[in-house]
Amino acid sequence: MLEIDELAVRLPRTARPAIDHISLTVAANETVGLVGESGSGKSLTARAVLGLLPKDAQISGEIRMDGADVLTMSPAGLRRHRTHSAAMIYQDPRAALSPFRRIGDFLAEILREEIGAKAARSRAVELLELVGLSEPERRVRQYPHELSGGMLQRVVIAAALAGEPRLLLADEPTTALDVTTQAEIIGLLRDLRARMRTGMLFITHDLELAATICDRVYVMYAGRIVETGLTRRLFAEPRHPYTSGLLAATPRVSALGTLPPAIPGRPPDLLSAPPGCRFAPRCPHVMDSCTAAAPPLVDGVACVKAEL
Ligand SMILES: Nc1ncnc2c1ncn2[C@@H]1O[C@H](COP(=O)(O)OP(=O)(O)OP(=O)(O)O)[C@@H](O)[C@H]1O
Repeated sequence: MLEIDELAVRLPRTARPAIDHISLTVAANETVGLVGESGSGKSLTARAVLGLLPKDAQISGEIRMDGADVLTMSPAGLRRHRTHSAAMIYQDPRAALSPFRRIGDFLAEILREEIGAKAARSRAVELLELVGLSEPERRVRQYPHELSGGMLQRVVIAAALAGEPRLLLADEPTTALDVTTQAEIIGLLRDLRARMRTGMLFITHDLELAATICDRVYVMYAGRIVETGLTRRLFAEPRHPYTSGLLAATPRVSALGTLPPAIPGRPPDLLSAPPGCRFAPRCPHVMDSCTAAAPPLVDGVACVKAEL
């Protein structure tokens, strides 16, 4: 359904591409994770799928959604694409909603042009029901400040579902929520996926959270995919030292041990382009050959050590 092929995105005045020749697929009804630390290029990848890259970015490669080329779509085509084929669920629901607009108006606006004001208003009520909000008739008349963070995230999910998209792009959809509400929202996404048969690209820095919902995972580091595979396999036997580091840094995984060892150091910013493997400066297994050339992704992993 979604095919990203050798996508590269370079922002102005930077030393390396923010997205560096990544290839990624999501099949219909599949949930795929995109995992990595802050700044690795995850959100930019999601924005690329929506055709929302900065105007001054240099872009190469291809993004196809059901065969249609996203990077060359017309503005009207992109508007349709963002409602009916790929819709985004943003991280912070309060930032996605205007404090001055009623919930019902926010939802109805998405479909008003296509189906008319009256039908859009009743569809807003149906959508709130679909995402499990109680008393939807009352909710449509409320303003965002009258709802909790978890309820607002349900409204944002309802908005993404308005056009019955084939793919949901969920960018850290639970980061702004407490742990209990986080579990409820993950439960809702799982339930919706089963009922509506929507595919999902689930973006998170939390590998364990990805494991609770994703069939497959791509691990991203400094703009590149460093490892990919079935979630179960990646968890049981991570092959890239970065994946192992991410797992070891997950508090819930190492709950029985002492404090989780964080990966020492920080990812490179866009103004530096370490030669070879971008993880080499932080890697506990670094060898001379690691900085000579970037290891290609072979058999799901981009690491010289994994090939030995
Ligand atoms: N519009 C922009 N202009 C300049 N730099 C940008 C822009 N958007 C993203 N970047 C940079 O591109 C890199 C990748 O950003 P991106 O938001 O995709 O990372 P991320 O993995 O989603 O991180 P986070 O989890 O913090 O959102 C970062 O270094 C970021 O600062």
